Amino acid sequence: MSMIAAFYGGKAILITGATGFMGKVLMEKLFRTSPDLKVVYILVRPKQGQTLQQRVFQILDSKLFEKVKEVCPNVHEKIRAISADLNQNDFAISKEDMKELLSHTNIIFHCAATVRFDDHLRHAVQLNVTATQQLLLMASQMPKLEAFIHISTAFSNCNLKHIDEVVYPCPVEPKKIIDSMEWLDDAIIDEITPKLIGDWPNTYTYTKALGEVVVQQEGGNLNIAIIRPSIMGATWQEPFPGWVDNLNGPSGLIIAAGKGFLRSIRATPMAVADLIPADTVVNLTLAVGWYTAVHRPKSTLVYHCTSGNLNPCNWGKMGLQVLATFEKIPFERAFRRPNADFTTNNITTHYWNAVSHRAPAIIYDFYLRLTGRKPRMTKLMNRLLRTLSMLEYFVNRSWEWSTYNTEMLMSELSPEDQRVFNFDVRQLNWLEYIENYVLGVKKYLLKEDMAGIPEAKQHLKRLRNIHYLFNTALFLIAWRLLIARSQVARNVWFFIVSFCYKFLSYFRASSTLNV
Ligand SMILES: CCCCCCCCCCCCCCCCCCCCCCCCCCCCCC(=O)SCCNC(=O)CCNC(=O)[C@H](O)C(C)(C)COP(=O)(O)OP(=O)(O)OC[C@H]1O[C@@H](n2cnc3c(N)ncnc32)[C@H](O)[C@@H]1OP(=O)(O)O
Ligand SMILES: NC(=O)C1=CN([C@@H]2O[C@H](COP(=O)(O)OP(=O)(O)OC[C@H]3O[C@@H](n4cnc5c(N)ncnc54)[C@H](OP(=O)(O)O)[C@@H]3O)[C@@H](O)[C@H]2O)C=CC1
Repeated sequence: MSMIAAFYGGKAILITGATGFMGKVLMEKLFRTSPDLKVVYILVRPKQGQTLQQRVFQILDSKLFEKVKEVCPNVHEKIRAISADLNQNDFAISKEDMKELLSHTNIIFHCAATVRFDDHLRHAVQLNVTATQQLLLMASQMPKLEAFIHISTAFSNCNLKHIDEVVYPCPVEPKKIIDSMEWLDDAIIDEITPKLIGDWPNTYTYTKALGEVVVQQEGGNLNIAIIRPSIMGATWQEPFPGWVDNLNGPSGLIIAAGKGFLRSIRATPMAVADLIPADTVVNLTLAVGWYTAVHRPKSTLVYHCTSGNLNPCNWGKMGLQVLATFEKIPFERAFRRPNADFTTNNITTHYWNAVSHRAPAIIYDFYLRLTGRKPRMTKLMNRLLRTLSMLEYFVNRSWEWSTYNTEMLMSELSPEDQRVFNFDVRQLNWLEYIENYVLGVKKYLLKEDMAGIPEAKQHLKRLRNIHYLFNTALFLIAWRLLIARSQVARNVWFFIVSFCYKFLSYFRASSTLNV
């Protein structure tokens, strides 16, 4: 019997960010392994015209929860969606709901965050720092609370090269930042943002670092742990391989490459691609929840959930495997044949951006205009280039994360728990994982049917022929223009033609003699 699964039985668990990528995988695993848990409170905001209940039903109706419905048929009764907005005071939770949360909650998993790299500092601070502070305040009023698990990111200290499992201080105290956000206007915040974030690449990583400091400073007597996943990718094994539901991290780029939009990316092929499957993160999170509640470590432990030091893969290997998978499992209606490459300096990046990204987009938009349709490719390409420029920082560097606490925890688990809550990335086969990832992107993000693969392959063949035709025509035109203008080119041309003619004559003569 799994000790961790048994631990969550009968518990009241509060999850923030349950409607996000990690939150869904976390809920799924909790219900599948501990169907006898008491209740899962989720803080949800109404969104895109959907009520809370509609949002919950949409999650439960997805393929991700198919297995859960078998082992826990009354799952919908055990989820208690609480209307909350983490941007508001007291999260805008009603008095009755707050009372219930405070008196019942046993474990908190705080996953909610803004993960946008370009978010305005005020908003990023509100969600990643102030909301964490407020949640800690709530937690301190929960008499039955056993553990508070805060999800951060391995990149919260990406301004360092070697990162230990400790909370690093920030140059400006989080409290001062929170205070200043209250009275500074947006224009001034915009002006001081680069100075405040210093050598962090964006407001996301900076505010996640501030969030950790808040957790450490304001955790009081709570049993707290911090988990730092690196780049969360599709699921590895559970509940099935390849599940993914948003465009963050590599997923958006896999689509862009598979559809033929992405032709080049400024990345260092040998840099470590520190991806970590979402189910691995969730298994570690649940194990940490159990360990923190049962063993009550004296200080706040930080756990790195990374792959680089135990089972490294680099961007070169990853990129090649992604491209190889497109050969077997192409995406439908590609714009061009998938054929991306890495560039390593600014000049080649600008060159390929102009030739391979912008020029085809302009030509295609011209074609759309000619045929009476609305041009859209240039806009899409500009967005892609903006995304690439934001991700560049992370694909041109390698970091070393120590994993002592994570390895210690692994050794504390029973063999059964090591199997059920496996977070040992040494067992991960990258090539297989990446293939399943691409397949998952096709099925769950693009919602494409496997039956469409033969047609997708045909489409790619047509694109290849168009590509060859286009290149040949382009070459002939360029050559014709060159011949018209340059005596040297004319001489070369006559030399080639006479050489071919002589070769053919010789070949014909010798084959006649043979007869
Ligand atoms: C040795 C020899 C070697 C040879 C090798 C040859 C091989 C060739 C290589 C081939 C390449 C093949 C494929 C590539 C696969 C691997 C490439 C790897 C790159 C991976 C990089 C990962 C880096 C991640 C770093 C993570 C660090 C921190 C991790 C975390 O803690 S948190 C999670 C990370 N957060 C994010 O990822 C969020 C990023 N997103 C944003 O910040 C924003 O969305 C934005 C990118 C700034 C865009 O903002 P906008 O306002 O412009 O847009 P909006 O968000 O409103 O969306 C608009 C539309 O765009 C879509 N979209 C959103 N995000 C993405 C995305 N990431 N990619 C693509 N598209 C995206 C969105 O859906 C909207 O679409 P619409 O609804 O249709 O309008
Ligand atoms: N994805 C990754 O690669 C990595 C993620 N992480 C961390 O993991 C955690 C989960 O990330 P992930 O699941 O990918 O993120 P998502 O963007 O998928 O999910 C974010 C969640 O936060 C919720 N949320 C955002 N704003 C509010 C608000 N104002 N009120 C209530 N809820 C809100 C969202 O709700 P809604 O659905 O309503 O928008 C959503 O449920 C984050 O803390 C992130 O920093 C760490 C490393 C890597």
